Amino acid sequence: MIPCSEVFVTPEEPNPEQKDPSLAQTGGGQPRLQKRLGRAQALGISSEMDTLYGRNKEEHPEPIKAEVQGQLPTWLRGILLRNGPGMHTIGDSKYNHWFDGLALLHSFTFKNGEVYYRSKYLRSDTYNCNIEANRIVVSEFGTMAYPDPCKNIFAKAFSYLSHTIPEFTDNCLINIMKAGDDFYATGETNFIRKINPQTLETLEKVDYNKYVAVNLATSHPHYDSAGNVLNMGTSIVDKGKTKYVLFKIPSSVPEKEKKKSCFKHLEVVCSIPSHSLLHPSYYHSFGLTENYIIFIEQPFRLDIVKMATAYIRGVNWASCLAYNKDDKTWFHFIDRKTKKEVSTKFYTDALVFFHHINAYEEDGHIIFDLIAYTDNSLYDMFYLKNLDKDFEENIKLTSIPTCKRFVVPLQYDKDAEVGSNLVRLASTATAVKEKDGTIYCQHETLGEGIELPRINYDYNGKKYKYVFATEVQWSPVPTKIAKLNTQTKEMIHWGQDHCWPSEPVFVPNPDAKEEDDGVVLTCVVKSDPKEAPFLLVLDAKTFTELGRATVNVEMHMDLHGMFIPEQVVKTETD
Ligand SMILES: CC1=C(/C=C/C(C)=C/C=C/C(C)=C/C=O)C(C)(C)CCC1
Ligand SMILES: [Fe+2]
Repeated sequence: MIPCSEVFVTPEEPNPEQKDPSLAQTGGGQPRLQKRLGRAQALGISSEMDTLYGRNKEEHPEPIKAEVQGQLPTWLRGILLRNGPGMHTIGDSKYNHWFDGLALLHSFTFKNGEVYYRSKYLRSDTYNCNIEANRIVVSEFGTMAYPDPCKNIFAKAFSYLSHTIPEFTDNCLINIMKAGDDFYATGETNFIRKINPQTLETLEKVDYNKYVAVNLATSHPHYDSAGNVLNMGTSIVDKGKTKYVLFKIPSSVPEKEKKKSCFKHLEVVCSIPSHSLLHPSYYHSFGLTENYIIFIEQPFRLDIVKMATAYIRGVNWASCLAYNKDDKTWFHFIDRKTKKEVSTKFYTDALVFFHHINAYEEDGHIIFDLIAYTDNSLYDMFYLKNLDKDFEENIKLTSIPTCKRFVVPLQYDKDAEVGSNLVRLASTATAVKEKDGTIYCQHETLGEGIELPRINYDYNGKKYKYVFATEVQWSPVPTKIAKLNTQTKEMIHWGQDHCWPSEPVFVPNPDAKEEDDGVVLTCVVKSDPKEAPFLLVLDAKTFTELGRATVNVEMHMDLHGMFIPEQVVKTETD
């Protein structure tokens, strides 16, 4: 992390006011921080132009009892913990992109039919430095903060260059991860932040890079049946190589080493060399079946030279990502037992994707489902300047999120003719043998207009039927949530006027017999901020409402989260 005193902020499109040295601030203890935070929030909240996306949200660290309507299942006990950007304006400076906002954690605690809400900003080093300086001083995805020119910009720029990849933010705003008995806020850099899931307090910062040579890591880890974390990260130009590294964080450590963190026992499972040293693929998630790890190398890539020179060129990280629609998308399958990659080369046409849904094996094939796009317009759409008051009418996706199923034959007749389809399952997805021995795969479409997919995680890596997701049509507004049956392609929905639901989280009934025996939880914010948001509980089978818990606060639109059952974490509300 860059020391607070060494950087000052400039947004992507410099605002002359921000160059005013009189705005520079120094020092300040906790009360001062609070005062500044209040000011920043007030600034954000009073801004008329800001939509639900860009407005700063207040934190509510003390539990607030929600007003429950309907009947929540008595077995629903635990904490729904979620993460997402909550503050986009600090002092007079404003982030450019929605994904830049300071991480605001929030939780719904379910206990004896009652629901309590809390929210708290992640006290990352990024948050503390920004609030201390009363301006954005740490670079994020869409906003670059420069080293202070008065403090020897060239020495700093040189050190960025000599390290190839500069220090990244620890504003972990995307997801929540469980490792061992602990919970972490996650982003996509090498930093994660331990948090207290009950109080939402911020605890230690963990640098993955101390335990495994990665500069980036996904915010969507997987968990195996023993509760170990499996995650992937990118190691950039390390010892002359760029590779994708798969690693495992054990769920427990030997008794005599109990004081040590589970990260000290992190193991590298295997690594996959990048097709290109200076252009590794960007990825947001990866897939898992019972025997294989699935990594998709998409032609949406990071440009390392651009990243290494971003500070001196004054551009943001987002501008160091590029999509090449004429390139191939390569599929990699790693055998979880032998840790070796399947040698056959499988590929499909260029695509951009963020979320794997699920994957499984059937009759010698690997089947995997993704939400994919035909371009990278999704990231561009979330620039806050695009999300002004008329964005619902004006901003249209140029590519609709499509649920694509690929069926990849791992075992096939090696004497099959060139040009023949090797898929032996009932699917319109194909895998055609090419002259050079590579196999060209084409997908089957399962559905359209859905993002932020979730499944019953007990079915992760197994044959499954149901996807729960938010529905988006042609604008970046989640209007409904949906349940897609991957076998029949039927979809059922929940939606109400002016309601913007979040990623739906499936919670299984403890006595579940079927995949969809349980509930779906979604945070619903209202497009009219004067109307109170609520946590909605739906019967996962029928999508009928069981109940809702309304909280009279201005809730932020979030990204991802997890439900922690009461057996795992005590549901203290006092
Ligand atoms: C800061 C930072 C990055 C941030 C990426 C983010 C914040 C991505 C968010 C993605 C989401 C929310 C996708 C949802 O589907 C990069 C590009 C890895 C490059 C290095 C520095
Ligand atoms: Fe995600």
